[in-house]
Amino acid sequence: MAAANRDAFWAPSSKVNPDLARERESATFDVRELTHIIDGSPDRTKRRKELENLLYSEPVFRDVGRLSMERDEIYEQGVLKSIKLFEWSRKYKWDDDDFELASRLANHDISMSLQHAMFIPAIERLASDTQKAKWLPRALHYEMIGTYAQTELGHGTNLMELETTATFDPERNEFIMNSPTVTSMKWWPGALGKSSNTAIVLAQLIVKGKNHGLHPFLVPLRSMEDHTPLPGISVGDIGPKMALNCIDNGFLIMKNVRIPRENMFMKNAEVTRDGRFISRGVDKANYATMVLVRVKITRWAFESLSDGATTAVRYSVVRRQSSLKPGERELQVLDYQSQQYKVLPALAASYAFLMTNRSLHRLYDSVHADIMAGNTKLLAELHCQSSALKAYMSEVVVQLLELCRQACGGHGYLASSGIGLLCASSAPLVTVEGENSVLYQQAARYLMKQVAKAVVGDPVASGFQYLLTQSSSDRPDIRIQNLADCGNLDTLLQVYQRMAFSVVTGAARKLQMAIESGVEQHVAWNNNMVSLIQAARFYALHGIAKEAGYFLATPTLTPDQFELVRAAELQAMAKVRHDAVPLVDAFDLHDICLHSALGCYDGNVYERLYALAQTSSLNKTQVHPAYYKHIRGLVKDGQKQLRQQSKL
Ligand SMILES: CCCCC/C=C\C/C=C\C/C=C\C=C\C(=O)SCCNC(=O)CCNC(=O)[C@H](O)C(C)(C)COP(=O)(O)OP(=O)(O)OC[C@H]1O[C@@H](n2cnc3c(N)ncnc32)[C@H](O)[C@@H]1OP(=O)(O)O
Ligand SMILES: Cc1cc2nc3c(=O)[nH]c(=O)nc-3n(C[C@H](O)[C@H](O)[C@H](O)COP(=O)(O)OP(=O)(O)OC[C@H]3O[C@@H](n4cnc5c(N)ncnc54)[C@H](O)[C@@H]3O)c2cc1C
Repeated sequence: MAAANRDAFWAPSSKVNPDLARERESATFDVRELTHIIDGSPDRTKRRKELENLLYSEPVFRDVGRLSMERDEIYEQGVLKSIKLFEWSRKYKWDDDDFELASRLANHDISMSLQHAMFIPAIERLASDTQKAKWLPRALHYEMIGTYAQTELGHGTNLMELETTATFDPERNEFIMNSPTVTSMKWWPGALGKSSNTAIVLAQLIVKGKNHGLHPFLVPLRSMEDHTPLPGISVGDIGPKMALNCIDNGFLIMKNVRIPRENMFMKNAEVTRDGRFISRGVDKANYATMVLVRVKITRWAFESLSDGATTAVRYSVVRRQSSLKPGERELQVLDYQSQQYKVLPALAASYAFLMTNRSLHRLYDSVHADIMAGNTKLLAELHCQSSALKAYMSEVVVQLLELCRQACGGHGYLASSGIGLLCASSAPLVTVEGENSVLYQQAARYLMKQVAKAVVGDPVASGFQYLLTQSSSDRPDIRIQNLADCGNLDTLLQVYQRMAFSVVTGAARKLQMAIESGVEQHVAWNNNMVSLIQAARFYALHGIAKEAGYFLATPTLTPDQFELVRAAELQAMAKVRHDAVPLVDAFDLHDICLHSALGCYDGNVYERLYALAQTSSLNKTQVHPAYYKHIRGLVKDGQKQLRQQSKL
């Protein structure tokens, strides 16, 4: 599509779909006020608009042509977007919030996303003051383009078994980096394949033949002159993925690559000139970057889900299909209760996840400040909360986005709906930064320790007081006698706390019984893994309805109470349905950011679907070359055979 058409494509139309317009006229609240709450403040809304104007004045950020690009073009466009953001960040001295907001407005569709998502944060968290003084300016001025290379072809979850080695050579005061086996090559790190010239490599530290465990090292990968791989370095792209193809996730093989001793990150440990290993702080402090990204992922979960909810809700009020009564006008599909059940949980969860991310980020900021000051007291609780919430929110996002896609019928399967790409881009959130089942277990491990404390009356962590307040009575005793009770948030909180108490203590009991029966701890853990993972998982009415078993199989709700909750859930959906459009409008997503013919603000869905169809590369010619190469012969043969048959 020519640049001019591209500009026309996203320009908001004065003609708004009448159904959509009517929904907006009947809003029961001030949409702009809610937008300010979602942005954080009126000033943050203003700031977002400024950044939207800045980004969307650049053709590369309006990329309608994206739908039919080859991978190399997609990668190069992602590089160009990265460079634009980096240049603006340096020129306008953006802080982390501005950079993160700009990345979001670019749909994180930037090849070198790891520079600010992990590389710079890792230097800030894992480097000594001397190293920060040396490396941070080079990273912030983008001389060093970096990645975080931890995962290997053979290991992602089990960090203890990573095979890359860093062997100290006291003769030359250097570390020798090696990938000793095929499974030890670094595999997956973002921007590693073609973009990065430097990597933070996690490797087993070997000093005088002794393995001191996993430590981070700064490893130059490519020449700062001509970007060719340095001696001993073999690096490249691991191939196309389901989505996120602007990112050159790569492989790295190191053969006797020598780096100065000073390139070992030394905030938490060091090797002295004479080869002594010194450990400082908690040994898990080197995992700090992963905790940060898990918190970021809860923000990405909100962003993806609010995108999906906006597209599905707007399309569901524009789309009319079938009638409840013959002869009546076709219904807006959002008036079908089944459609509400598909789409409104994504809307509700979007708001819940926004608030949850904010709360988790506050905890992170507070604990991170403590850790930087040497106080690691709340690190374990932060690890538990960030693991459980990253796992739960990414899992729910993937499920609800798929439901949003299904709710858009056939058009939801078109790339121009934007929702398929959203599903595919969000899919890895259940894997990256710690696969969900593994992170749930990390949370369960911490939960079991809290139960052990509660049982003997010792104080438990602030987020787990319900382990002390809930009784272990085996009969439901929560007051839910009518629909109004189901709308009482304190009552719902009590329902969840009672269920959580039962499931968590139940898992602990099963684990304890298994161990007391003589089964070894790790076998007992594996045999009870599903219960332990469930103990680490749970949002209001819909959450209860969806997880009925846990609320009915524990002394939480009676069947009658559960039916009340179900009725209250459907009543709540009908209520939310009235304001569904204003509630998604409040996310205030620019059409370019939403990138969807189905979710565009003016609701001119059909015109936009048709306009985008014109950009299909197959439509460059009326008759595709494949006709002349293959189809014509087939037709001519068919005609010849028919003529011959008619003569018989
Ligand atoms: C649509 C929007 C999309 C936009 C997105 C754009 C791109 C998205 C794509 C990618 C995202 C970007 C980058 C991705 C990067 C990565 O994926 S980096 C690699 C991430 N890898 C992992 O997370 C590895 C997971 N594995 C682990 O963390 C550990 O191996 C595991 C925790 C599973 C086990 O730890 P380990 O030490 O081996 O054993 P233990 O379980 O015994 O733990 C020992 C104790 O240490 C405590 N602990 C573990 N981890 C932490 C931590 N991070 N912080 C604090 N404490 C930790 C653990 O609780 C144990 O303590 P106790 O002994 O119980 O007291
Ligand atoms: C888009 C994307 C970007 C990435 N970016 C980076 C990056 O920048 N840097 C980086 O270092 N890595 C990166 N990764 C790698 C990512 O961190 C790993 O994929 C992740 O840690 C999981 O490890 P794995 O793929 O080796 O799966 P494995 O650890 O082999 O696990 C495979 C499966 O086995 C099961 N499983 C494994 N262990 C357990 C257990 N203890 N209990 C129960 N079940 C278990 C789970 O079902 C899991 O899905 C990226 C991955 C993706 C997809």
